[in-house]
Amino acid sequence: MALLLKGGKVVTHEMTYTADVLCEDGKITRIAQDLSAPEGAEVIDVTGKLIMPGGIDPHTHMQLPFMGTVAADDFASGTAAALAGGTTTIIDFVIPSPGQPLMEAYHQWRDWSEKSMSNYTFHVAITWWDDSVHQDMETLATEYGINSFKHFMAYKNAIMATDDILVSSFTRCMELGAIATVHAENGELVYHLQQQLMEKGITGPEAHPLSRPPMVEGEAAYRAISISETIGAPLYLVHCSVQESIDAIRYAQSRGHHVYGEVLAGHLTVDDSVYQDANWERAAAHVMSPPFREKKHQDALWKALQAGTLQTTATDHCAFCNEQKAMGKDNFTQIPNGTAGVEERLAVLWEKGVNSGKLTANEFVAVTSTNAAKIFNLYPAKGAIAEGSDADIVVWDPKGKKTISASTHMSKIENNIFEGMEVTGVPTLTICNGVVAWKEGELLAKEGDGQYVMRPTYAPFYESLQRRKALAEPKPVNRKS
Ligand SMILES: NC(=O)NCCC(=O)O
Ligand SMILES: [Zn+2]
Ligand SMILES: [Zn+2]
Repeated sequence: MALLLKGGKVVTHEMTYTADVLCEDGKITRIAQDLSAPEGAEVIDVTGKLIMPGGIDPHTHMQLPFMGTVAADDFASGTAAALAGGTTTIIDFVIPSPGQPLMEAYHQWRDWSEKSMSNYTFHVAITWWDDSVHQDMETLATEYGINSFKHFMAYKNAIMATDDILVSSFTRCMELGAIATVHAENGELVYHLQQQLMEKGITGPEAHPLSRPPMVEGEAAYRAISISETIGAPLYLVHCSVQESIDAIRYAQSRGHHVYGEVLAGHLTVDDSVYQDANWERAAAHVMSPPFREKKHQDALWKALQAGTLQTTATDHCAFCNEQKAMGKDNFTQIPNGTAGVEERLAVLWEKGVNSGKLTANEFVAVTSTNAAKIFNLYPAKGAIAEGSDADIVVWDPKGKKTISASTHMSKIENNIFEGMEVTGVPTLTICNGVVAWKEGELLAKEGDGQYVMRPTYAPFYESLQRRKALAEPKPVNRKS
């Protein structure tokens, strides 16, 4: 199966140039000007369009059992939405219940994800600890292509990882050549503030951000960084939303620590006024953790993304419909936490990042695809337009316009946190594994077309980490007498 993209402009994280791109058997095989089509190849004219690596969303939760319900978008509807937005790979999460064997949870998620239309892979959450978890982490890393393990520092009495678990698991990550990731919020403080707010009779969605003020995130970010740095293990902080987290990351980076940060398209563009909405349903639709923040934090997030303090953008796509959100009608702590966005991330980043002059097109590629590929050891198979790379491509129309709306999105839910946003710059064609998966509004991929992606351990940054560790190895004092 061959596909030739003719007349477009290739945009990678480091350069922009005019070339045709030939895809054969799922790989990019030739990039050059004036390529002629092999016999039987499909030729697509992409004059005036940009040819970029397909988006990688490093943070989604399809079909997640969470807070007494299950996220509404499953691996079919969620990955269809991803393809419609130009994203060709998602990194979702296996989240074992406390006490559930990791391998059992992993196989459960593999089963659910069989119907994926885009490519997919998993972080595995460490929600409890014993010798079997220690052993299963190795099995997952060596046999199943898992090179990242997630720790929720929030969600007390559910999936929260306490400090002892962080210490054990980060140490294990270091032994295995994997990367630890954290949802940084102090779960004890959140719990305490939630009880206080409920006692005061503040039971609506407006209480949600009050129960998770910036320092709740900043403290946890600083703590996770301190633990990982002491152990010498690399760390990735998901959905950073406040200045306090950025400061902690930047300070750690200035000390030479391998710490990476992710920001969500939602946190960059939606502010906390949404929780004041007089309409309960609309306010509840925005309940996610960490919450949307004051504008000053948004400015700080953009600057951190521009400066490279934060490297990736994601969505934390975890969609709940109105009926599910209504579980917390009288108690905001019971509103299922989560919002969608996997379809909108690229267009939102282009509109608010590239069109506003905050990001170059090359930086856009870096923060929507290449950097995630590098951190999670998928590069250059993914995150690149290069001969030999996987043919995961988005063809982008920088002049195309669209108004984002729940009435036209692919997600199953009735709300969209970007509702009404007008964007200039949209995908016209999404190619996944060398096959046209979505074209100008038409979904061509079928359930099961997506491939499970193995991610080997020991990403390139591990070489320097290991050298450092060897040089710093403690030695006993040899006392003769
Ligand atoms: N983010 C959120 O509110 N829901 C999904 C679970 C998580 O990532 O914390
Ligand atoms: Zn989270
Ligand atoms: Zn999440």
